[in-house]
Amino acid sequence: MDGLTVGVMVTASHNPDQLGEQDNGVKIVDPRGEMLEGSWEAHATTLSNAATTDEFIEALEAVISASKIDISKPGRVVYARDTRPSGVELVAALEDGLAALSAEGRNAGVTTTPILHYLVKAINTKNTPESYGDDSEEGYFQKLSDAFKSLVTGRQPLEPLIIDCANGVGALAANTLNQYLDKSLPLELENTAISTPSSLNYACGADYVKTMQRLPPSLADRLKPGQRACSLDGDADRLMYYYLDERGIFHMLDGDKIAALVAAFIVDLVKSAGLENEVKVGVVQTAYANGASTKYLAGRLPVKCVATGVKHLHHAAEHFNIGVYFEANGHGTVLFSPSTQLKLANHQPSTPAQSTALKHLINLTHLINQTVGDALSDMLLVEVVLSHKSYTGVEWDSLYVDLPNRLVKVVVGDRNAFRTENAERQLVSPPGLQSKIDELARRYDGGRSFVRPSGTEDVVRVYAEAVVRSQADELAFRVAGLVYDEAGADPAERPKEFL
Ligand SMILES: CC(=O)N[C@H]1[C@@H](OP(=O)(O)O)O[C@H](CO)[C@@H](O)[C@@H]1O
Ligand SMILES: [Mg+2]
Repeated sequence: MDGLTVGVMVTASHNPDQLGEQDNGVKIVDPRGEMLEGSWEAHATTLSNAATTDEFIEALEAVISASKIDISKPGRVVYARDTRPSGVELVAALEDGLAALSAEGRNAGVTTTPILHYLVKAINTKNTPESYGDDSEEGYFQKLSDAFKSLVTGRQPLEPLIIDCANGVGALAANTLNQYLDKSLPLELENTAISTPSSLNYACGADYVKTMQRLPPSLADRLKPGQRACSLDGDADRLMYYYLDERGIFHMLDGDKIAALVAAFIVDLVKSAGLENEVKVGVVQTAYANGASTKYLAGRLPVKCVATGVKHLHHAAEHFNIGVYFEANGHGTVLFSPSTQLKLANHQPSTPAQSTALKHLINLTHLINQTVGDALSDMLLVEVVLSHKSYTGVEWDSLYVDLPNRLVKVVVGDRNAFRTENAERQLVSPPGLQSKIDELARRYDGGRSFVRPSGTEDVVRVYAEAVVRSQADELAFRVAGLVYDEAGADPAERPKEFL
């Protein structure tokens, strides 16, 4: 793929509390505008572990020869950073690296991860029949807002939406988007303090909401009962919706609820367009998807379960004509296969109703950022569906009732001793542990539990759900106890809450 541009995004998205915004990292975008192909992760690990310049050059040469890269051709890289202060220095280091390799760099400034993905795809499809849009931030906002306006034309005006911007880069993008939307969806931005040290993701943002299952305290005085709000994460690629009911009780509308809302809407549109025999819609989830969401979806369309991590979901979604994928934590998007996009463009509708549905589907392909999960694009998608269905948060929430669930971390001696199969839903090692978990889960009404090693932290995660809250908690802590007794770091340190 000579001459194509790749992307580098300097961000650590959501960070563990103890590291705060000092934590920083990098996401690499492939020439299609999508996540880095998994086989390249090994190269990234070797390069970042090189201790000296000589080791680094040696590792780089190994990558060049293994991947047969012709370094006489200039590399092209578009890069951006989020609002973390350390991003400035990291971008300077990146620029030094590009200069050392005589690569061509384009600085996209301070922007969201999904906008950078959009830019890579737009640059690489420029002046081709597959053009993804103008290769600028303006091109992105224009594309999304035009599609949104077409999709809500003639509908009831939407009530203002509160957005918790996590004090991150999403605040800048949401502010620009608000101008492009031009009152078609009034946005009220909160947690926009991007220059206040240590405020990023602090007591706000999508990760806070999902993990704490609670309203960001800063919204307590802002959100009126029945009003809907959403939270972005630190680089605006994750989205959580929520509302307070009449009694002021918090209700979370997470990635599973978004998948249910969106998938059902797309299935209806495909049917209304007269395409149900030709265009198959499917959903991809992980084992963390709430069991009630899987039941709701599986009654309507094919549902596939894959291993945790968006790369797995994205690739599985590519196997459907239209693939909807979301992690429960709010990261996801919808993919329309190239042949489906062609079919939509060439389909001759036989009735005015078919023609309208077809137009909506085509507009959805423009509204949805298909390169990667995009909180702002997903937010517009949710708003379109709510508008078409005349749903408030309450009606959306009542599509199905979440099963109470609990996630517990267990610190073990060696998390690599835990190996799984069946999309991480069953342990094959340590031997015998899975049957003990199954036996426990059977004792609870609606009980389901699984254990897997984290891919991002040095822990093993335990998930449990059951029909009753107290039972979900009990099952989780019992399984955590089993795991600890099998492989815990130190018996003296066994957490008291483990049963
Ligand atoms: C239970 C959970 O939320 N797991 C998260 C977490 O992965 P772990 O492998 O569980 O550490 O971080 C991933 C990257 O952000 C995210 O994709 C995933 O959903
Ligand atoms: Mg993120």
